[in-house]
Amino acid sequence: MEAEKLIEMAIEAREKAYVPYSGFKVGAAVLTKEGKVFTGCNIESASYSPTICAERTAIAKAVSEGYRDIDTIAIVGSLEKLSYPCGVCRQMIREFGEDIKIIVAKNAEEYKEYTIRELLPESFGPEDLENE
Ligand SMILES: O=c1ccn([C@H]2C[C@H](O)[C@@H](CO)O2)c(=O)[nH]1
Ligand SMILES: [Zn+2]
Repeated sequence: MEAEKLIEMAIEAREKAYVPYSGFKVGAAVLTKEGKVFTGCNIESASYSPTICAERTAIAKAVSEGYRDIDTIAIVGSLEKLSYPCGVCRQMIREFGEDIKIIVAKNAEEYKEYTIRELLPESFGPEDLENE
């Protein structure tokens, strides 16, 4: 699937964001290696800390449906400037592989592509928990 299509799906998910406190909508679209797409939006809470980011909503949907082989995740926050994934989301993405591609987009034409390895270098991951 092309980056443009995945970004459009993230923009569509962004419209579903539940953001009564920040007003900051974010949408994400996870593409699995099988070619399936799971989208997500951010969901806030009156007690603030339960808030979940769009990226983790999309990952939770994919993993809970049995799809852990993540190829790419497209993220759209601000439409004016690129919005990068927060540290918590970077760690959660990294859980499923260091080569996962991250598309950070303002729209389907203006985006940058990274790997999670670039956005979270020298990371801690599942392999580090193996007993010596
Ligand atoms: O990677 C991020 C960073 C922030 N947010 C959301 C959380 C909160 O609802 C709003 C403002 O931080 O943006 C995301 O969805 N993804
Ligand atoms: Zn986040």
